[in-house]
Amino acid sequence: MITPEQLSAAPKVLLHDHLDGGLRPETVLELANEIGHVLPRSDAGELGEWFVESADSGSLERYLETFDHTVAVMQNAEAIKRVSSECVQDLAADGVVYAEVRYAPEQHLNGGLSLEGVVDAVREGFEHGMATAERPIVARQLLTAMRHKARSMEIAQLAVAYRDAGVVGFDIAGAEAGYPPTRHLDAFEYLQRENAHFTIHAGEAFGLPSIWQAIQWCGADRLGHGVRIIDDINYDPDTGKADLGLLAAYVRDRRIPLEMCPSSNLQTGAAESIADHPIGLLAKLRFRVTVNTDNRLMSGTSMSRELTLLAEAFDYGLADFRWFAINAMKSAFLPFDERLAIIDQVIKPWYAEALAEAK
Ligand SMILES: O=c1[nH]cnc2c1ncn2[C@H]1C[C@H](O)[C@@H](CO)O1
Ligand SMILES: [Zn+2]
Repeated sequence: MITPEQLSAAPKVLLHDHLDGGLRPETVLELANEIGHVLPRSDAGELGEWFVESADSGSLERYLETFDHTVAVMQNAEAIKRVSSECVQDLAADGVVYAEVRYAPEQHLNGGLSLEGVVDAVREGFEHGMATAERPIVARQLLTAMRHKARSMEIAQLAVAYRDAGVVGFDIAGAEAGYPPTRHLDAFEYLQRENAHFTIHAGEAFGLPSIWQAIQWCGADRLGHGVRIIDDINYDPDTGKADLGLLAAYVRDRRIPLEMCPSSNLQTGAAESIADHPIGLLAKLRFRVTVNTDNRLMSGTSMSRELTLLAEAFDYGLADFRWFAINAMKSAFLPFDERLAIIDQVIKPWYAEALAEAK
């Protein structure tokens, strides 16, 4: 069994992490005090617990209500820079070597910032975080549009405008039921014409139709969660035989990356337990599975913790963690040569040494 120290040292790749879902509880408290925002708890430890307990609701809609507080304290450039810098430092301290962190610029305009002002503040924060982190890390932005709102085209244009300035892609998030991805088809078609990359939260709180739309109508490069693809697979544990429906086969054949977030899925009711989480079967069937945190504050988690939970449930070891890290790096929206450099110069050498030592 891999030790916690080894797991923390192992190079990890994170593709699905929300900036407004990963604040330190102390930072939420301090920023709230500065602007007079009232929080449900006044002690950092208790506030951290409050976020996890409140997000533990069994419904995506109620889970999302906890973001009211984090978004409220991220309405000026200084606060956004601080949160962004701390995010990168925390990920690096956990051994993450490459991260794509997402947030919705349209949710940070209440203090008078423009959309560009928000992206610039995150960029400055990320650059500060990368320069001061205790271990080397590359961090990039994904710009999210909220699926129940109507600003996706504007946010897609923003992502394209900032493509050489730290933004590597686009996403839609928010409540899934009732807000299909095709509502934002114009934004996705625009991004395709611009040769830009995007992922879509799909197959989390809603099933196969959402995944099908995200891929076959919208052209998503990756799926945020995508856990419900399991509904298109007939698996017999006695014989080990799996029958894949046409959509599941397409996702696997085309190597469409699944950004899986185990703890988050337990909280929103998308999975019953880690042992029952579809990631076990999907990894066994060699889908392009990646492991992610989603919201570190709301799930009280980290990349190391997610991997530890999976190791306990599925008996994963170093070779599996290597596979997850390489899968994720191959699926990143970073240019190919930069992805390859991290795989060849950071991930493979570390695992080669660790696996040799483990023999
Ligand atoms: O897991 C999620 N599913 C759908 N939407 C989510 C999830 N986690 C966070 N969000 C929303 C809430 C945030 O305010 C927004 C942008 O990061 O994205
Ligand atoms: Zn998410």
